[in-house]
Parts: sequence; C-alpha cells; structure tokens
Amino acid sequence: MEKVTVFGAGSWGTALAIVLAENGHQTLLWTHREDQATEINQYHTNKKYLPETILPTELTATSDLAEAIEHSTLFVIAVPTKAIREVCSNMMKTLNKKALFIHVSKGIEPDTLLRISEILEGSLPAEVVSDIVVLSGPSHAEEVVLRHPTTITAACENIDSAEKVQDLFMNGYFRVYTNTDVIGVELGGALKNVIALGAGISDGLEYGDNAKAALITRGLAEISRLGVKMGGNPFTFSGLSGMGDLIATCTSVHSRNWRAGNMLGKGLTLNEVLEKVGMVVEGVRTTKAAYQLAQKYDVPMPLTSALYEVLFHEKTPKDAVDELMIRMKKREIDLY
Ligand SMILES: NC(=O)C1=CN([C@@H]2O[C@H](COP(=O)(O)OP(=O)(O)OC[C@H]3O[C@@H](n4cnc5c(N)ncnc54)[C@H](OP(=O)(O)O)[C@@H]3O)[C@@H](O)[C@H]2O)C=CC1
Ligand SMILES: O=C(CO)COP(=O)(O)O
Repeated sequence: MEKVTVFGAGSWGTALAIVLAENGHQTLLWTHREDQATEINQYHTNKKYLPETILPTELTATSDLAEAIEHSTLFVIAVPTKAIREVCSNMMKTLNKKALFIHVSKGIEPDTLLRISEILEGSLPAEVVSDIVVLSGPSHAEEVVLRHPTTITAACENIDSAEKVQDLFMNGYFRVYTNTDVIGVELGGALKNVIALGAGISDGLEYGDNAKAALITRGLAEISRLGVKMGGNPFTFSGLSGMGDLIATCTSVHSRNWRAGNMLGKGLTLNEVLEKVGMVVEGVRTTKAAYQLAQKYDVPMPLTSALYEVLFHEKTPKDAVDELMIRMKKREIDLY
C-alpha cells in the first residue's frame, strides 16, 4: 500500500481521495480551508461539495501544505485549472524531493494556451518531478462516490508511470486504462467542456435530441480536428477521454458545464450562472483558450466560435444557433 496526497478538496479531489482510501492507501486530503479540514477529520463529511457522502474514517485532511507535501511522493492535483500555478508556487516553498504528479484538472489556460501538464512542467523544477500523469475520462464525482461503475484513462509518455497510476486507483467500480497520448487525453478532457456548455444551451432552449446529438457529433469533429493538428492521436478522441467524456458531460445533470449552459439557454447571464453553479465551470475559460487555439492552428471550430460569441460578446444563444444553421454548405467528412 502507498501513501498518497490529494491537493484540492472539491468534489473531484474528495471523490478520488475516497477511491484511494478504499483501495487501502494512506490518503491525506489537502484543502486550503482549515474549517473544511476540521469538518472532514471530525465529521467525515464534505457538505459543500458532496452533501450526501460519508467519507471513510481512514481518510484524513489537513490545511497545512507542508504536512501534505511531507506525507507522500504521490501527488494528485485536483484544483481548477486557474489555481494550478498558485498551488505549485506555494508547494515550491517546501517541496525538496521528487514526486509523481497525477493531475485530474480539465482545462487549457487562455492566452498562454498551455495544457495542464505543460503548466506543471513550467511551474515545477525538474528536480521535484519524477513524472506527470493525467487521469481523465467520463467520471462525475457524484457517481463515483456511489461506487457506480466508472472507466477512466491514465496517460503519460512513460507507460510505467501510467501503469503505476492505474494500479493505485483501479478497483471493482473504478476501472483505469492507460494511454501514452498525453496531448490527446488532455485536449479531449478540456475541450469537451466547451461543447457541454453548448449542449446545455441547446437543452435550455428546448431544442431536443436532434440538436444535442448534432452538437455532440460535430463537437467531436472539431475537437478531433484541432487535437490532431496539435499532435494528438486521432484514435484517442474516440476513446474514454474523448468521446466518452463528451457524452457524459453533454448528457448529465451532474455536469457543471451542462448545467451552466442550460441556465444560459434559459436566459440567465454568465455571472448569474456562475454564482448559481457554485463550483468550477472550466468550459468558460477553456472556450476562450479553444477559440485562440483555433485561430493559432487555423482550424475551423464553428461551435467553439459561436459559444465564444455568446460568452464574451453578448450574442444571444438563439442568434448563435441560427447563424450556425445557415453557414455555407459543407461535406460531413473533411478528411478527403
Ligand atoms: N467534479 C467532477 O466530477 C470532475 C471534475 N474534474 C476536474 O477536476 C478539477 C476540479 O474540479 P472539481 O473538484 O469539480 O471543482 P470544485 O469546484 O468542486 O472544487 C474545487 C476545489 O479547489 C479548491 N481551490 C480553488 N482554488 C484554489 C486555490 N487557489 N488553492 C487551493 N485550492 C483551491 C476549491 O476551494 P474553495 O472551496 O475554497 O473554492 C475547491 O476545494 C476541474 O478541472 C474539473 O474539470 C474532472 C473530472 C470529474
Ligand atoms: O469532467 C467531468 C466528468 O468527466 C466533469 O464535468 P463537469 O465539469 O461538466 O461537471
């Protein structure tokens, strides 16, 4: 059995910490909120993020970052994309040993256009990183804590590190596959959130199943188009971290991104929506990054562009959909 530290006690960090603790690993959950660490240690709950869940008593929490670092050399990074740099920078005040970094965040940084593993590589000196593995796939925390069957992918160019992560997490309800295509896995996980916002908008407008199926299918086409141009393996986009996660996020009431889109489709403003969801909606910032990537790589991404206009330039969702429908005629398959 191993010692593992999970950094970030939101819904996903907590759910993964439960999986690890149930697998027999000595798991410490770090939160930047002292009151939350106390709640987890005393009451074995995390009411804000997983209100119905009782945490295993073996799972302990701390708000002391130095203690969290000291605990292990296996670090699960489970904070939102926009917090990764701050967490790394704080870690570097005490981190003086090599650790395996397993990140589970799904985003791309606007302006720098970096994926999470690239942000980690740039924020952490090589002396403290034994490897970086991304764990990503269709996996809502709310279902994992119910021990419902879940499948996910651990990706690293070094297959040994991916297999190490597979062994750490795998159990009877949490099945982990491996992949060496980090670019494809990270891009699939981040870009599906953009399309999920669109699927939520479509449902908010009550456009029905035809429209949502179109969004998922054409969304996958534009994710793959960009992803392949950026160096991802085309097959990865039809795997768990691509199509799998896209389906889960576009069709689930658990999805923060779908829920946010749904409220936008019903007419709420972006600020009202973010206030109501109360958890990270990664797709908003990633829409900006994806729009910038589409321009940088000269890849047509009409759904992403339409969403960008809705989120950042006050286009109404209905106008955006109408304009998508009357674009120039196209062939469906653009690889011939
Ligand atoms: N939820 C899910 O089912 C899944 C989520 N993911 C991904 O995992 C990542 C985390 O998502 P999720 O757990 O849902 O997010 P939540 O919004 O549920 O939780 C985020 C957690 O990160 C903490 N946090 C935010 N900023 C900082 C900071 N600067 N320093 C330290 N801690 C911080 C929050 O603290 P505070 O309470 O103070 O805000 C909170 O504990 C996202 O990238 C998401 O896309 C991936 C798969 C599934
Ligand atoms: O990535 C997720 C499930 O795999 C979580 O998606 P949401 O952020 O939309 O809830």
